[in-house]
Amino acid sequence: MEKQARLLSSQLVQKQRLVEVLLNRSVLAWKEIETSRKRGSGISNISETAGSHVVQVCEIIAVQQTEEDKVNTDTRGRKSRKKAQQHSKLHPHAFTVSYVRRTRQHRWRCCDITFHCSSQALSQQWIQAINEQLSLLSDRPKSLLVYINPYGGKRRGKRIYEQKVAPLFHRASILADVIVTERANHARDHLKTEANLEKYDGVVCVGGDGMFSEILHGLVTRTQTDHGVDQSQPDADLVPCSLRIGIIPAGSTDCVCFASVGTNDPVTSALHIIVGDCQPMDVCSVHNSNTFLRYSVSLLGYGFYGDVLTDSERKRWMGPARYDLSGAKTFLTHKYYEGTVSFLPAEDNVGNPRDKLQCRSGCCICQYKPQLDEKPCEMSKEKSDKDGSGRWCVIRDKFIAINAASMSCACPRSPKGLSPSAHLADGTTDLILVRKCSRLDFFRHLLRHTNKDDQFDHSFVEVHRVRKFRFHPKQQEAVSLEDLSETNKKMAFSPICSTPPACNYSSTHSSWNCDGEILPHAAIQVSVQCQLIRLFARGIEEQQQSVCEDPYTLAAL
Ligand SMILES: Nc1ncnc2c1ncn2[C@@H]1O[C@H](COP(=O)(O)OP(=O)(O)OP(=O)(O)O)[C@@H](O)[C@H]1O
Ligand SMILES: CCCCCCCCCCCCC/C=C/[C@@H](O)[C@H](CO)NC(=O)CCCCC
Ligand SMILES: [Ca+2]
Repeated sequence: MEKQARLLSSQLVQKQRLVEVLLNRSVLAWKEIETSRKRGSGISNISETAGSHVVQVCEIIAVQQTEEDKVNTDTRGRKSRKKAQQHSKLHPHAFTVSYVRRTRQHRWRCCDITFHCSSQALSQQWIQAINEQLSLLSDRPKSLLVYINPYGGKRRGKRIYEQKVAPLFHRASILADVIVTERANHARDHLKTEANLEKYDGVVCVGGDGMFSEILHGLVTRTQTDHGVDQSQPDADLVPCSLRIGIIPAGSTDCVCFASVGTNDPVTSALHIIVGDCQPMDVCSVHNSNTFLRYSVSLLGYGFYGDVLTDSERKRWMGPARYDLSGAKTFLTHKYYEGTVSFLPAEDNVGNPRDKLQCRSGCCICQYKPQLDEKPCEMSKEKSDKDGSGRWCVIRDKFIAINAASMSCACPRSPKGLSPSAHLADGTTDLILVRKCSRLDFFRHLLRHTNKDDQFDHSFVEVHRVRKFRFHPKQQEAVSLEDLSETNKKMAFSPICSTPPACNYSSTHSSWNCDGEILPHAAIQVSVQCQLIRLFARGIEEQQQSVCEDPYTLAAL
């Protein structure tokens, strides 16, 4: 630990116990004085550590004078209340520090601790010293523009914001202008043209992935317009957005939040916004020839996930359960689609989708930025195409699913995601090709989205880490696996769909599921724009190591 000058240290009272409290530039630490005396009498240093606490200054939410009536109700029970009253006579002034406490599964909570002081002057000195340190944290937002989708997920967005988020923003002295959307694309259009963005340090969306996508489109388009960049050109150099985006999860999948924070919990997300976290993120631009279609940050899925989405849009009234029903229905129909996938592989030094280097807070793969003169690796001759570049790979086949995961796509339904080792900000997307296979094999593959087994370890699945890709569907009549008698015989799991008429189709084309929105074109070209946006997040934190040494002593040294 780097040695820091002590800014303030005093003996104060906390819950009837005398504690030594110290503040330096990086931590606020306190330790029971009685406990340290017991130590000399032979009590193990585990209780010594148990009585010793450290909070990083960057994880303090706020400090404030404790209201007088709360000073005397700091404890429960008659005995302790009596003792507390004695203490509060001697220490009638108090201040309360609110800080981040980590709980299970990457959740954060806001915790309060009250210190009692012998004089008003001492209490004020502490409040001022802590506030001075907080004011040096320049990454923290002071003013936010908040959009709430009142109809996302289980329609709880407004309540979640009012009950769980607004009180925390208020405590952290963050000013928030709130817009409750009145129609789809309200937030996107407002950001594109109307919003006075100079007033704000960030934009917050309360909703699901669809709502996040609106904010993404509004902000990216506005940034390009302000800088005179034409986003309809597939090779345009897009300008990164300066405002960070916060996501308060209130949707059905909340995959962007889950994959960048590790949980879909509104309080955790609010705290990441307050402490001013910053997580850069890749954005895929999707074009059809020179027509801009959409941006994507999580899943671009053709075939299975496109069909699930198309079916589920008709069942929006069901809320999050629509995906389960449409997922089961699409699985039973078991369609495949013919087409050509071309892709530009990424260099070897960004890892590969089958390694175990998962993207975590401070990820080293995402730190790496390719140099301008660095070219993606050469592919084998027989795989390379004939378009002159020699680096594009071309695969023409029948696919049940084509999925491009620009991040892991972890979500409550799939805790490790569609590509567990995909990275948030490495400038690549993991292209997963699921070729025509039996229904049983596809079931096995899908099942692995929900457990720890390797979903790429199947002969009919291949995965590539790519910087760009294209897809062209084959133009022909509809094909159902059940229509092909030869395939039918080979199928090991046909009883689930034993009625052939249910398996006839009128279309050879699926649709692209672009972060939960349906794309109108099957033929697309996709290019990953490295770190085009930034979130109020820090990536998924590794589980914390237990500290063996006394943290107070470490801070005081
Ligand atoms: N006021 C509104 N009325 C109707 N639709 C809206 C409104 N505001 C936003 N929308 C649209 O609602 C759609 C779904 O919203 P959202 O993403 O918040 O929830 P979800 O679809 O349940 O969750 P997920 O996208 O995580 O599956 C979005 O595409 C968004 O454009
Ligand atoms: C037989 C057991 C089968 C179990 C299969 C479960 C697999 C679940 C994988 C979920 C992957 C979600 C990827 C994220 C996509 C989001 O951009 C998008 C917008 O929210 N969500 C969906 O399209 C919603 C897609 C929901 C699909 C079910
Ligand atoms: Ca990526």
